[in-house]
Amino acid sequence: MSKFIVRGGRKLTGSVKVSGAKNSVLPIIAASLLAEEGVSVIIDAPPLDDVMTISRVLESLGAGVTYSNDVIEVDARELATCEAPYEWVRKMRASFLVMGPLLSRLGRTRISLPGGCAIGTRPIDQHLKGFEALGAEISLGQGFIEARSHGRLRGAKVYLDVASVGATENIMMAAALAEGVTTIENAAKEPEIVDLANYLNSMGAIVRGAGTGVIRIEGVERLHGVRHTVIPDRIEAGTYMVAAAITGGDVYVEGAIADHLGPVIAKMEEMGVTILPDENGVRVIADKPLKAVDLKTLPYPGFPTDMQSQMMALLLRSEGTSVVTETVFENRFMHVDEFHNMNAEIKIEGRSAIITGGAQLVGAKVCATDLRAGAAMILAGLVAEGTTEVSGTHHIDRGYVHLAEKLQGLGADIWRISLEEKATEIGSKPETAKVEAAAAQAEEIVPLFQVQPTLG
Ligand SMILES: CC(=O)N[C@H]1[C@@H](OP(=O)(O)OP(=O)(O)OC[C@H]2O[C@@H](n3ccc(=O)[nH]c3=O)[C@H](O)[C@@H]2O)O[C@H](CO)[C@@H](O)[C@@H]1O
Ligand SMILES: C=C(OP(=O)(O)O)C(=O)O
Repeated sequence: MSKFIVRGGRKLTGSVKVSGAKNSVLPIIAASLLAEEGVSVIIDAPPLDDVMTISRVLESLGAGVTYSNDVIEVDARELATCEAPYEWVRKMRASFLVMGPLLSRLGRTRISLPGGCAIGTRPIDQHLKGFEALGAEISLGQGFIEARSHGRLRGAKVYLDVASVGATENIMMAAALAEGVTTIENAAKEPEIVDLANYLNSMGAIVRGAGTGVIRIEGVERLHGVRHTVIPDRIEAGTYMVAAAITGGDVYVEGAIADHLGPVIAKMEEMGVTILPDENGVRVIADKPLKAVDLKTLPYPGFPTDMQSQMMALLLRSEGTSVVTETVFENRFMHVDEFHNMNAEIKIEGRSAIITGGAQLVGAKVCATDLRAGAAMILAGLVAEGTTEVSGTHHIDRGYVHLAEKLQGLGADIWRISLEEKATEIGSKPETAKVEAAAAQAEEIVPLFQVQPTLG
C-alpha cells in the first residue's frame, strides 16, 4: 500500500510529456487478438497497471505478450482458449473488450461479467445487443457471459441506444471478420475510436466513418499483425493543463493534441487561462484570477467525464459559483466528499454539483475513490495549505504514468511513500523507485514495466 504526499503552494513551470492513451491502447491490445498472421507491435504503450492487466488477459488466452520500453508485442497466431478468467476481468472493465475479437475469430467466447464500479453500474447491454445483431447467441450464467456464432458472424445494422465507447469498439472488432457489411449508428466519436479504426485498417480491415456517428465495417476473412503508434492521452494532457492553471503556472504539455481537447480548452479559456496550442503540444499560462464557469459532461465532442473531477478542483480556485453537471455516469461525484475534507464548498443537487469557489483549500487525508478522483485530489493538494495525503493509489496507477515524477519535474512538492516506510521515515523523502517497488510488492502487483522485459 502506498500514498501520495503533496505539499501545496508551488507554481508549476516547465515542460511535461504526455504518455500514450490508456483508452486507446486497451482496445488496440484487445484487437491484436484478431491477427492470425504476423506479430502486432504497439508503440507508445504506457506502462500502466491497466495495460498489464489486459496483457495478462491475452496471455491467459494463449497469446504471447512482451513489453519493453513502451513497446508491446503481441503474438496471437495461436490461441489456447476462448475463455477470459474472472481473476483478470474483475480487475478492469476494459478486459471485456476481448469479447468482440474472440467471438469474431473463434466463433465462441466465455467471459466473466465485468460488473459495476465506483462511478456507476456500467451495463454492457449495448455490447451484447450488437453481438446478437451480428448473429451471436448470448447466454448468461454463473457470473459468465457466453457468446457463440454458427459459422462466421454476419454483418448487420446496429443502432446504439447510448453512444457507448466500449460497445462501439467491441462491435467494430467483432464486425471486422464478419461476413458482409456492418453499420453502427449512434456510434461513439472519441479520438480513441478513430485510433482503433486506424489500427484495424492497417491490419487489413475495412472500417470507414470512425469519428462520426455512423461507422461502416466491411468484413474481411483474415487480419495480420502491424506496427502502430498509440495517440497521446488527452485526459492525462488535460490533467497537466489543470495542474498548470490551478497553481498559476506556465507549463508546456508536450504531445497534447489541441483538437482532442476542444471542450477542455474552451472551458479553461472561459475561466481566464491562456492556452497556446502548436503542432507539438499546448502551452498553458495562468496569470489572471480565475472566473467561475458552468459545464456539463457529454460524449465526445462534449466535455469529457474523465476530466470532470480535475476541472472541479480548478473551479474551487475561481471567484464565484460554478455548476458542474455529470450526464455520462450516474455516480461520479464521489470526490466531492473528499474535497469537503479539504475545506471545499460544494453542494450536490441531483446530477449537478454547485461549487462555491474561492475558499482556501486545506491539506487533509483524502482517498482516491476512482482514477480521476485521485488525480483531482492531487491537483487540489498542489494549492492546499499544508500537506495532503492521497490514499487509494492503485486507482491512480491505472491511468497515470509516473505521476509524482512528472509533477516533480514541473516543480511540485509531491512524492510517494509506502505505508511501511512512512512509519520509519516521517519527514524525509524516500527514494521514489525503491518506494514504488515496495508499494507494488505490498499490493501484490509485479512491477513488470521496470524490471521485467517479458510479461508472464
Ligand atoms: C477504457 C475506456 O475507454 N474507458 C472509457 C470509456 O468507458 P466505457 O466504454 O465503459 O464507457 P461507455 O461509453 O460505454 O459508457 C457511457 C455510458 O453508457 C452507458 N452504457 C454503456 C454500455 C452499455 O452497454 N450500456 C450502457 O448503458 C454507461 O453506463 C455510461 O453511462 O468511455 C467512458 C465515457 O467517455 C470513459 O469514462 C472511460 O474512461
Ligand atoms: C473511467 C475510466 O476508465 P475505465 O473505463 O477504464 O474505468 C477513466 O479512465 O477515467
